[in-house]
Amino acid sequence: MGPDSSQDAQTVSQMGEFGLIDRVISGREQSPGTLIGPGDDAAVLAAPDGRVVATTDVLVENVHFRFDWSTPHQVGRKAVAVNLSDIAAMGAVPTGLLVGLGCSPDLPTHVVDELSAGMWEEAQQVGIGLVGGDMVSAATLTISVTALGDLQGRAPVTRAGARPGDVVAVAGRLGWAAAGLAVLGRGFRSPVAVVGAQRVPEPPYAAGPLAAAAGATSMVDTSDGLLADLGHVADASKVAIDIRAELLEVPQRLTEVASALGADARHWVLTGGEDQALAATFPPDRPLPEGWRQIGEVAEGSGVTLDGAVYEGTTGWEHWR
Ligand SMILES: Nc1ncnc2c1ncn2[C@@H]1O[C@H](COP(=O)(O)OP(=O)(O)OP(=O)(O)O)[C@@H](O)[C@H]1O
Ligand SMILES: Cc1ncc(C[n+]2csc(CCOP(=O)(O)O)c2C)c(N)n1
Ligand SMILES: [Mg+2]
Ligand SMILES: [Mg+2]
Ligand SMILES: [Mg+2]
Repeated sequence: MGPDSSQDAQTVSQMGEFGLIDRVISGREQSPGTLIGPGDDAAVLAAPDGRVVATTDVLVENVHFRFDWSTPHQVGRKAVAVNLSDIAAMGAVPTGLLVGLGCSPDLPTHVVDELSAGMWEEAQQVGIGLVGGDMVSAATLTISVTALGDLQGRAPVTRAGARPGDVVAVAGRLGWAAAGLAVLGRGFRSPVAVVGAQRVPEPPYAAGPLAAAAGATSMVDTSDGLLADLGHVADASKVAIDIRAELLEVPQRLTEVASALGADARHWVLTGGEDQALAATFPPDRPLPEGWRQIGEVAEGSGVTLDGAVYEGTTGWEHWR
């Protein structure tokens, strides 16, 4: 199902590529540190640190979002949020965004306006803007966002630095977006707390640089699911990660939604993606930075376990599975 076309009959093909580009770039403030752009062949950004952090995530209609579940504005916010969370997961702060948009010729231009407004709104949560992008014709609405970031003089926090004895901790919500997905998938539109989490994540942006400054040894954002994403840390670091069930909070709200749907709230917390919580490892015996809570420990070995046991079932989202 396409987005609502009732409020604006004008389509992207009627407006044309360059009209559409003018419309999304004009009247916007430049991202701080922008020397040129958008509007030239490429943007030029100052790189205060001398290094640039860069990441891309693509969102496709009916794979990552549906317009009968979310408004274009919410989709725009989410497309930016999932990219900003990868910048945070390196311990960096974002500096600019590039957005590739593929849309069908009959897409109403107001949908592009609202997507763009959502992207700008989320970007402005972290004080940046869009520095460029591209517009193409495509059979399926596709949004490709590239985020750039700055390490502010710190070392990047990779997936590969966890050491046996480290504490495993998380910042941000877990399981809420998965609960929202289950609710929407069954045709409901409430409770809004979980549906809202599926529509627009609230990544703990500041927690990434804070963790880096506090000496985090590894970090990842949980886009696919906590267990799946910690699996990448365990693999890259060549360690074992054990989650302690007693440390893992299962919010009452999720338990209520799960019982109404005949689902398992803890499964959402452990394996539901799209909340973009950050998971990191820290050296033991020192306080965790603000916003972080311990959920487990790093040990010698491999893989991710829950109270020492391998988790039965899928550990997170995987495309084509
Ligand atoms: N087509 C590709 N070419 C080169 N590198 C890629 C390609 N696709 C993914 N990667 C790289 O592989 C790594 C893992 O990608 P992945 O998309 O799983 O990470 P992520 O963006 O953190 O997770 P998610 O997509 O679930 O948000 C990243 O470093 C990513 O840049
Ligand atoms: C319509 C619709 N169907 C299913 C889902 C669930 N979903 C899609 S992608 C993804 C993981 C992250 O993706 P990626 O690895 O591409 O970043 C999840 C949990 C959704 N959001 N919307
Ligand atoms: Mg990705
Ligand atoms: Mg990502
Ligand atoms: Mg990531």
